[in-house]
Amino acid sequence: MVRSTVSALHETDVRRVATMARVAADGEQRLYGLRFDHVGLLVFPESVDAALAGLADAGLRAVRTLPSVVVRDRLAERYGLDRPAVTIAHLDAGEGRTLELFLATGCPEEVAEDERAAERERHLAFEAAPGSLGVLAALRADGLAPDGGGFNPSESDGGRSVFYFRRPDGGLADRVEVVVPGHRRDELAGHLHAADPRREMLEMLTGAWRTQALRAAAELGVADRLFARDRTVGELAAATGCPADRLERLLGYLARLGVVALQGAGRDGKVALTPLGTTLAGESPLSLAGLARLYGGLFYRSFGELPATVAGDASGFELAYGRTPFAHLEDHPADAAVFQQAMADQCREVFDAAADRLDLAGVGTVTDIGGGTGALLSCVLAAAPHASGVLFDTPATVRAARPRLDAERITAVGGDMFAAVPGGDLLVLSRILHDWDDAACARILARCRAAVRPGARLVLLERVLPDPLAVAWDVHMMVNNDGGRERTLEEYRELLAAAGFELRGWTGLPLEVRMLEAVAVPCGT
Ligand SMILES: C[S@@+](CC[C@H](N)C(=O)[O-])C[C@H]1O[C@@H](n2cnc3c(N)ncnc32)[C@H](O)[C@@H]1O
Repeated sequence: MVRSTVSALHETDVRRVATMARVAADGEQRLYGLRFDHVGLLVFPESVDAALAGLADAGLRAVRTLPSVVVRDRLAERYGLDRPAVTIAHLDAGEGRTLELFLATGCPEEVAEDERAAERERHLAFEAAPGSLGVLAALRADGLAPDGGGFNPSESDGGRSVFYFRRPDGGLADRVEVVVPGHRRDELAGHLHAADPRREMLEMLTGAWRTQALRAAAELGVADRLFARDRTVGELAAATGCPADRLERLLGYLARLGVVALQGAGRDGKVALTPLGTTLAGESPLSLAGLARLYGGLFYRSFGELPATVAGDASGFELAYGRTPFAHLEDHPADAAVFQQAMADQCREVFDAAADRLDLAGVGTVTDIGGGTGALLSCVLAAAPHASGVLFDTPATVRAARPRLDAERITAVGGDMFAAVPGGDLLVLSRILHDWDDAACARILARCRAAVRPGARLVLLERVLPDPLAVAWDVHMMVNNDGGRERTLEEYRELLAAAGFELRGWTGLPLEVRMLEAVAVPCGT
């Protein structure tokens, strides 16, 4: 805890340090699969020693200090200063986390005030493995703007390269730093000149190549083989049945994307999965392998119809396959299996968090409408040992799900949610309403309301506009489901109210999913 007794620091800086020390100790931040390293902040004390002594008294002990290069040069350039004195202090923020303070002394007060207001140097730092710098391109493709960087030879053994990015509306995390051991001259040159719009557009235009490279890594078993252990290119070629030279070229691209780390060349080159890459392995608890196959397969073709979808009124899926997705899945069990796997994969941690945050006291029956494999229902029931569950979905989906359900606790019911749905104390609709237009949603919600008594609860799991992922998924829904769309909270509130449910509140879940909680009100109120 930083107390205002750190008199060697400006009172605003004391507050800023306290806030960022909490962010550092929390350590919850995520950036792809990179390891959270530290939180950085620029402050303007009168003297470094006095500030460090005061911070130590307040519980933030300096573990080490070193001279700054990158921030010093940025300040010099920004304000025309002659090499200002900037010391880096790594403070122990508790829980094994580090708060990295840049202590600038001797700067004019206007500079200090301007920097405190603009927070140009505050950042959350993540460590990348030497072979996984493809993450830089991925961040740029995600819309994060390069914001400088450099090499500090005094950092750890052999120095570290740092790459800064800004993201709009990131709050306290609006600036991120990727740190990597060693001097990465080429990547730094690319990063510092990444403002070239044609280069940036090329990165974006090749997004489809990335999708297919990731799909290939999942579908050919590359990620699965590497999840078990690191291998040479030759071993991986033998295990996957791919010619080594072709596989090596794919691996080169995957290394650029930050999915694998490569050491050496040819058949003897060593390949390892990066933390990001492990999400493509089927056995990883964080696996998105099903999603890689779905977005690179079934939905890849429908996305190819995006121009026609936007210009016309049919969904890309129907243009590509001639049928609605759910009709197609009913007749194509292999596609349905990939689809359901992708749904379950994407939501493992979301479902756990939802079950964790739901108040399940007094709930006897939980009914999951359009519950797919039953993954969410199983999580909810695990958190409510007293409750039983009903999994409701299309007859074919329920047939496929049944063998893996706990038959003692879950009744699986096949049917059509537009005709009738089973009741319960708690109804769950996870990623259902975004598949349909308002009229269809009204019909589904009316069936739900007809199935329950006043006071029963209904929970929606959806992404909500204008959250960043929801904006992308809104286009995805337009392409793949005729009438499918993401909605704002207000739009959900109105849909629910028209059907006799009152939205009571919402909770944020991982991956920008939100859990909206509503209660059935007496009809006619
Ligand atoms: C996007 S998936 C969501 C699955 C699951 N709730 C989840 O969040 O992972 C939509 C689900 O709605 C089901 N579904 C589509 N049309 C249906 C209908 N008319 N009646 C019942 N279920 C339906 C599909 O089979 C699929 O499982």
